[in-house]
Amino acid sequence: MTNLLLNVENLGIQFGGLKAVQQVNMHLNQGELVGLIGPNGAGKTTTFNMLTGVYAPTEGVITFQGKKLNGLDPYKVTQSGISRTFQNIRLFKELSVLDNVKVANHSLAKHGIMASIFRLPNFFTGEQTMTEESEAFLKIFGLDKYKYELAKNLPYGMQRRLEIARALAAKPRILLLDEPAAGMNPQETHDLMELIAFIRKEFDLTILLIEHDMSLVMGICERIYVLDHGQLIADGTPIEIRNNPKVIEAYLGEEVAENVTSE
Ligand SMILES: Nc1ncnc2c1ncn2[C@@H]1O[C@H](COP(=O)(O)OP(=O)(O)OP(=O)(O)O)[C@@H](O)[C@H]1O
Repeated sequence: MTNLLLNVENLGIQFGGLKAVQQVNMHLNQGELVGLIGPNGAGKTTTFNMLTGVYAPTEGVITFQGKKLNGLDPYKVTQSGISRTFQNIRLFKELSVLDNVKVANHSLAKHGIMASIFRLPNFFTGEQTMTEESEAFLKIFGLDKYKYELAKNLPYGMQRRLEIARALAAKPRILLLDEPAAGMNPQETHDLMELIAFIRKEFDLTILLIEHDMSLVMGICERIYVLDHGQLIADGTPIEIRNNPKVIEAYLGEEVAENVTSE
């Protein structure tokens, strides 16, 4: 039996005269690692923005764990169990690496505002737990040695990792990663692939990944959706996608077509 977690039916959004996304149907089952690919401007980030409450869809229904998600504010979406990273890194640059993760963890704090103001005992135990948890996330991401550095001073690849650590600190069931390997070198990309596979297992996550790096997508995703001009043109396993003529024409290009025919 599949365990449906997120369901998207007939999703669409229009900006003025532009139908940026239309009639998109997709789903995520519990524990899956799924890719979302397509050429520049295909509507991938816009789809993420609808899934996370940044944009309200003009058409369609998003259901998460059986509840309608449309119209929820982004912070409510995060609280309900969907976290994301951004294509352009959005860290608190002037905060330490540790504080970047603690801020995300804080949204789940159990102690109330009165406990914080009056420094009640459960405030201190709450703070302590949060610090320990945040440090544990940093360790997984190989960032513990930078914990007191300002986020802006981290090497670029490490900033990308910190974004994922921060998203994870909100304890999501679904993690949406928007081009996590953008700007990374091949070694960093390879390490990131392993890390994504690891956190998926470790935290029982379901992951939807936008990525232009085909070796990453094909290497770790079980299923892939392909968008072109705002519409889904294919979905399937990496092998099915690599051999799909529509995908080859729209996105993967002649280079891949040649490799596919020569295999
Ligand atoms: N707020 C907005 N207002 C107007 N048009 C928008 C807005 N957001 C996105 N678009 C348009 O929607 C289309 C899809 O953009 P989107 O950023 O989702 O593409 P993408 O597939 O993520 O591309 P890339 O791979 O380059 O990041 C583009 O034509 C873009 O210009």
